Parts: sequence; structure tokens; C-alpha cells
Amino acid sequence: MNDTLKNVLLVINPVAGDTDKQPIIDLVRDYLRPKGKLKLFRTTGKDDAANLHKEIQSFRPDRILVAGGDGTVKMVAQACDGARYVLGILPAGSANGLATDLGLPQDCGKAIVTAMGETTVRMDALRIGDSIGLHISDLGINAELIKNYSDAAVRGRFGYVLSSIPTLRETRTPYHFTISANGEERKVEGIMVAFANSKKFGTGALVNPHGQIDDGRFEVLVFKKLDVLEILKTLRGDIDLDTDFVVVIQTTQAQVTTLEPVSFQIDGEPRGEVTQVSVSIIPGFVEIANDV
Ligand SMILES: Nc1ncnc2c1ncn2[C@@H]1O[C@H](COP(=O)(O)OP(=O)(O)OP(=O)(O)O)[C@@H](O)[C@H]1O
Repeated sequence: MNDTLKNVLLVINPVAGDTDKQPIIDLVRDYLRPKGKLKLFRTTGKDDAANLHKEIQSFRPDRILVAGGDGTVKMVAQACDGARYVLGILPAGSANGLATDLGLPQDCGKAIVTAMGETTVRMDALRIGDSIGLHISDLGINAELIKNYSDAAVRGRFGYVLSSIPTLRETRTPYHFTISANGEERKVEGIMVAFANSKKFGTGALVNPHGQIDDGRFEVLVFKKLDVLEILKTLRGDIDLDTDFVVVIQTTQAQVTTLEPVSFQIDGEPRGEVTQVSVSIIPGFVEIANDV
């Protein structure tokens, strides 16, 4: 165990991934025994960032562990409010896009060792309107899938696949996007526009090979058509960036407007339908333990 880390705050999202979190708590307790002091913070879904902020101020942890999905990691990063805390991720969401992208272990025992390790990476975030995005946000077909998935009764990957069938059938694509970035304005038709700080979706699909979480830039990806073969290639991880299929714009700031209201999602959470999104990079927003 890393002996310099005595006071550990474990933030748990009890509902993330629809799994029992007690085994994670037990493993962390065992790992810290006998030297470390563990404090638990269970999220409620209401005012979590503000309440956690107060807890961090009073406990002053040496490390903050987060057991949840991307939404929980982001909430914790916001609760730190610029203060220099290292977060250790214990992937416990339904998709864990960020942990997958960082190559963090999914096995909880291994994840604890990494989360308590000394090597860290400072990653950028996206400011999206008045929200923060750590991973991938998008307008269009994927956001539509996520919305239908969160409305559906079935959970898990299988549920995602099942809920995608009616969405793909009923989709109103192509959408009409106007993208302003790097002093240029482009009008494009497409099935979705994604803002990516990193390389992969939570499924492990490589959508943005240029993505670097610490380069002070993000990518705007315009997926032009619903091409089953290209999507399968993307899912296999060997996207060849055929410009008939996807256009990539690397930038620090972008604005997208649409002719019609289009579904929007940030890091896997549906954000309703929008006609305008502004995105800019926040360099070095959060520091994450990562020895892989
Ligand atoms: N006790 C709770 N009851 C209901 N909702 C909660 C509770 N705690 C947190 N939440 C909600 O959980 C969401 C964040 O979930 P998170 O993204 O971490 O997990 P997930 O959705 O299962 O995983 P993933 O993002 O990897 O798919 C937030 O919308 C937050 O408001």
C-alpha cells in the first residue's frame, strides 16, 4: 500500500451500474487496513457536488476514490473545485467510458491498487454550456440511443442493443449541422456530431484515434452517414477515417447549431433536445491515478 495516503474518501454511487457496492467497500477497507482511515460518501443524486465539496473541505483526504460511472467521476471532479486532489477510479458504472479509455483495470482488486498508486495523469475537460464533459458528448443518433436506453426498462449492454433497434428505424437523420471552429464555418449533413476529449466510447469502440486527454484540445467528429460496415469497423477498433464517413476537426473551441432540435448527451447522460451547443477546452481539469 502507498503509505503516504492515510485518509481516504470513498465516493460511492449506490445506483451506478445497478450493482451492489458493498464488495467494493469491503475490498477498499481490507486494502487500507490497518494504517489508513476510510470515510464513505454515498451519492443521493441531489446536490451531490455541493455536499461532497463540504465533506472534502472538512476531511481533507489524501486520496479520493470514486466507485461509479463517468457521471460520478465528473461530479467528484467538480466538487474538488480546482483544488489539487488525485482521484482514483473504481469502475462501477454501466459503461465506464472514461476508465476504459484510460486503460484502467475493471477488476476491483486491481483497480484499487491503481487508484491508490503514485503515478497520475492530469486530464482536460470540456466546458459545454454550463456543464462539464470529461469523455464524449454528442448531438444526434447516439444521444437518441442513450435517451431511449435510459427510458427503457431493460438495463445493461443487452438493453442498449435492444433499445437501439427502434431508434435506428425511426431516426430522423440526416440532421443539418453548422459547425464553427478555428475561424471557419461548415454546413454539413450527418447522423451525429461528437465532441471527444478521448479515443473511445464506453463500449470500447475507437471513435477518435487522435484523441489525447491532456493535449489542450478536443476533436469535433462529424459522422456523415449511417453505414453499417463503417460502424462495424469502428466497433472493431480499426476505423480508417474515411472522409466520406467521418470528418475530424481538432480545436479548442467550437459552436454547433442545428436546423431542427436534436438529442444531446454528455458523458452518457441525456440532455434533451437542443439547437445550439458551445464547447471549449479546460486544460488539466482533473488529476487521475493511472499507473497503466
Ligand atoms: N442515490 C442515487 N439515486 C439515484 N440517482 C443517483 C444516486 N446517486 C447518483 N445518482 C445519479 O447517477 C448518475 C451518475 O451515474 P454514473 O454515470 O456514475 O453511473 P452509470 O450511469 O451507471 O454509469 P455509466 O455512466 O458508466 O453508464 C447521475 O445522474 C446522478 O445524479
